[in-house]
Amino acid sequence: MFGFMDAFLKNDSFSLQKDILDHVEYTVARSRFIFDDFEAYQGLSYSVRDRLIERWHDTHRYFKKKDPKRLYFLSLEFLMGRSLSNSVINLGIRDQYADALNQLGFEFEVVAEQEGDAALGNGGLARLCACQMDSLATLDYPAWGYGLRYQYGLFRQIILDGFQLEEPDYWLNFGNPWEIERVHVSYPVKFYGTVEEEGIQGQTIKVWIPGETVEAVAYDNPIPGYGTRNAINLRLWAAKPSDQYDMESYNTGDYINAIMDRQKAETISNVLYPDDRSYQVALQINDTHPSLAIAEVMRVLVDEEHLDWSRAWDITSRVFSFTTHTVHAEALEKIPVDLLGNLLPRHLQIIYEINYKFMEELKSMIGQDYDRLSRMSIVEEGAVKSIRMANLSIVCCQIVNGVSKVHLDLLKERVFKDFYELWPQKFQYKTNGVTQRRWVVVSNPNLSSLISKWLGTESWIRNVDLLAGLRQHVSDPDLQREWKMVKKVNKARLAEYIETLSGIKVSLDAMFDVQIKRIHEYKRQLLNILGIIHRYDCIKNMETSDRRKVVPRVCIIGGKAAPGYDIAKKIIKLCHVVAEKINNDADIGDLLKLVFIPDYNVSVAELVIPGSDLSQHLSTAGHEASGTGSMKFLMNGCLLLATADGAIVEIMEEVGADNMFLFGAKVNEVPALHEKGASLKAPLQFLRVVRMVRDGYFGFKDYFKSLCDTLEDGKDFYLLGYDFASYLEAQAAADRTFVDPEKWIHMSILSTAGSGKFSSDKTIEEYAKHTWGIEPCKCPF
Ligand SMILES: CCc1ccc([C@H](C)CC(=O)N[C@@H]2O[C@H](CO)[C@@H](O)[C@H](O)[C@H]2O)cc1
Repeated sequence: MFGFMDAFLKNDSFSLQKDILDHVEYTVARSRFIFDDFEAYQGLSYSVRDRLIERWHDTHRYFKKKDPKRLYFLSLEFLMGRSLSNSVINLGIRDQYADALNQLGFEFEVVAEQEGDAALGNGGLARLCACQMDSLATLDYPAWGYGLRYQYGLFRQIILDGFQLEEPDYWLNFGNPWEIERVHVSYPVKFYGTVEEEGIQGQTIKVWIPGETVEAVAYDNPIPGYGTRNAINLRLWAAKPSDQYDMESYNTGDYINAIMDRQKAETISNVLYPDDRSYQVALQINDTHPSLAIAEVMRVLVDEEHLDWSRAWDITSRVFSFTTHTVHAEALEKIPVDLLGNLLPRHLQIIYEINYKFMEELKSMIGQDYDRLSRMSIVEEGAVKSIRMANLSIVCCQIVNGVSKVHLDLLKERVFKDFYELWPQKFQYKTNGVTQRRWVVVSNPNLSSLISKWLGTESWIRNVDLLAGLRQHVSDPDLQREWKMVKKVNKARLAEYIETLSGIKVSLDAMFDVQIKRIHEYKRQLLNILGIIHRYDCIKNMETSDRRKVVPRVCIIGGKAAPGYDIAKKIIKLCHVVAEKINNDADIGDLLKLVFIPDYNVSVAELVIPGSDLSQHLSTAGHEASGTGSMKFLMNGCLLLATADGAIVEIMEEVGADNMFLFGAKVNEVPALHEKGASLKAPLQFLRVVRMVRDGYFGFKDYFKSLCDTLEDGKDFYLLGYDFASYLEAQAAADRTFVDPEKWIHMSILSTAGSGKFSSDKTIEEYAKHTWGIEPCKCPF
């Protein structure tokens, strides 16, 4: 059966050449005899798309046949990045395509550079679910990703005179070969209006008369697994103006028909609970952002399926589970009831009903403890009456998980303490992971083939535990030499990128020290910059003779600041003025360089991470729920300088603290340090570098005042002063180790060897087993 299907699309170089040229001619509509790199990219992408569609069809035909329990993963953000290289590698035909392109006079890498990032997300949370989709596909799980097809991606970061400016990301301007518009898969989505009570067949039902309707149209993005025929679906919804609902019919109460029209909507519920069989779907909400889905499922079951409330609630509270990605209570979403009541009046009613029943149940369990009752209420009274989406998610979902062991402890002890004490069985942790396909095989092919060579197999790409096999070769001089060479080649590529970007020539013998992530006070890019100022100041005050002992550094910082986040923007500016001073100081030369990489995104990460020697993860302990950047660096043999926060604590267990550079206050020490407040005295070195900034040593004296004020004793909430001394010690330890290449390479190889646990394959297997109860459903070849 499937053998026959395969026959259609051949993957030999000649067939690929023909397919590419056919698409250039017929899809891109450019002459097959003359086309440029971008048109080659389009032709190539459409030919890859054909192969994705074939696998997509076969997979979904097989899922239909086998009818396994399915996962619907709801997220408002998917940071997919580029698709071309990842797709041809997961399809196992990269070399054939590279050869086909060569035959046509094109370079695969050059053509692949034509693709823009699909940046439909902010940071960690968004990229995590992209990695998880890759693992769900590769591990053959019957899963769908659901999200929104935003018109614009995350803003482009333009740096002007060291200041961050934002520009729209017109990611769709040049078309998107990786999506399939499903014009026939569309649903009217209702907003505003009123809720009427109607008696029908002796039942009073609520009828929502919307004020406005938008048509949601599906765009399907095939997600190919690696080394399997399975290709799953990421369905992104776009909003289109709709004339579906002629208010006329509503006003005349002709809603029966309207409901009938809505038949399509019922299919959603049809898959939810096929009569008495166990629940056939699991719904995962990625943080609180999609949590309105809880009220929507209740609305469909009660208002459209006419189930009684308790039956509907029984279903809803069994199919949903919730992952939280933050430790900051202030980041927990709250929606003002005025806004929700106006926009989605029926959903607000349902949430009130859920809360009423929950409060009744809670009173029966904890009695009249009004403080606790009001803390746990889904409805927050007060100045702005609002709905606590995290409380709604916890009350409804059968499982609530943090994204690292430390994160769960913080949820239990602080963020969701009341709920944990009520429902301890609901709370779990699922340590994050990243996909080794994109973060090693795609972005670091040299290291990928070196690992396969020394493990004697490529199957680590699907079975990441095999990476541990590198440990037995760690002292082999050949491996060490080849490992060093791979890093050198990647550093050269990064150095070239830096020179193209900034005109700065950096020495490959220097330690490439990298901190790339969203700019945020708790991630302490400022500590990194103050450490660099200290290093600069020390070199300046050194005897020339002593300068020979300085370990040369190229410090690389990258990341976007939320447009309205002023302090974060000042940190970006400070980085630029410090770089200006250092990079143009003849006394310093190659001993120290500071480079800010603009417009940091997935593709930039794929270039920077393989070329990094050291990566920094400086969050104040107890503030980073997990962190996933650290895992990507670890897999690429880059050493970590970090606080024992989030997933770093588990990385220490896997790789060994002596293969990392750790510093700073521990998670359980921070609350007491906060108590101490102003009595906490910062060390002199710290006061000195802050003074330099405050006094205008780098200029912009007034502009940086508020930034310096955040570091004053008693106001230094993120403990930069308290951690500064141990931070400098960790940096000095890194210097000492870097001048001992044997030791460094040893730690680098052991980092990769111990990174298997942090593959998103592991994370997904845990969720599948303990949260979703789904089994692999592998489409036969
Ligand atoms: C409503 C605004 C908003 C948007 C996104 C978020 C995300 C939850 C922030 C985020 O990306 N959190 C990060 O999630 C990663 C994946 O689990 C973790 O590794 C990071 O520690 C966490 O900061 C919070 C608030």
